[in-house]
Amino acid sequence: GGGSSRGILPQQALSELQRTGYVVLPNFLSAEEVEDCVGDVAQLCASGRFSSAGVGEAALNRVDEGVRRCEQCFIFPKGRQRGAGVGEVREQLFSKIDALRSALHENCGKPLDALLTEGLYVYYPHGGYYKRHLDAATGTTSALRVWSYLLYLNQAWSEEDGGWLRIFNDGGAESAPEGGPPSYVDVEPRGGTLVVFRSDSVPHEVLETRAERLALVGWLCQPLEGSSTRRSLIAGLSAALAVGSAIKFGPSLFGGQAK
Ligand SMILES: O=C(O)CCC(=O)C(=O)O
Ligand SMILES: [Fe+2]
Repeated sequence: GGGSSRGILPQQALSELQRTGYVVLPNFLSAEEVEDCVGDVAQLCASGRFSSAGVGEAALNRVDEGVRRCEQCFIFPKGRQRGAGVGEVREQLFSKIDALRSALHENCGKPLDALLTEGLYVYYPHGGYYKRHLDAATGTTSALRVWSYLLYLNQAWSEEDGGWLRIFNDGGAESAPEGGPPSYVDVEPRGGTLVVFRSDSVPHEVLETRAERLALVGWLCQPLEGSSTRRSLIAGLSAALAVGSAIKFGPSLFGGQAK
């Protein structure tokens, strides 16, 4: 292996990721690279490519103000925003994310499928937040997510702005374990900071922000082939087909009174 992935993550970061399930890397992007991304975001926004973000399955796109308040613009699959924003900047991002994927693929066990990489720009207005959650939910396509990555794009950030990413290490999942002491680390969403964590086991939250807050959020996914998700999706699909055929052919079972 090696190639483009060489040096994208220091060895120490890879070991930390293996040991704790998450890692924080300040200055993963230079100030100039952050500025370029902000320019891409501004243009995508001006072209009307941002929309209100929901929670849960993308297809449902439920906007639940009790859980999350932000706007989003998907940049994967790669051609998705072709013709809008600053193409070269996004190409640079794609190659960095691809190198990150290769490094994790080679060093951290699970194979990752380049075609299933997800990523979106998310914009939180003043007062935005995202309550505690896990990124991978069993029985849904999100279960394919192995690693979550966050890349912050806020050029100036200070203590008063809030908006921390809170990473819980309390042993809980979607909710905190009862009775245990709180245990977490807070990460400032400073421009250029990269955060990577296990999608299925690292609960996290975005604390209310008192400034506009910008990030690239995404997931590196395992191949569908052979995963338990593939089996559950196929099971769900055949159940849906069975219901569909019962509706279509059902009347004939009761004497052929087709409507
Ligand atoms: O904006 C962030 O820092 C985290 C966003 C997040 O957790 C998500 O979109 O799943
Ligand atoms: Fe998340």
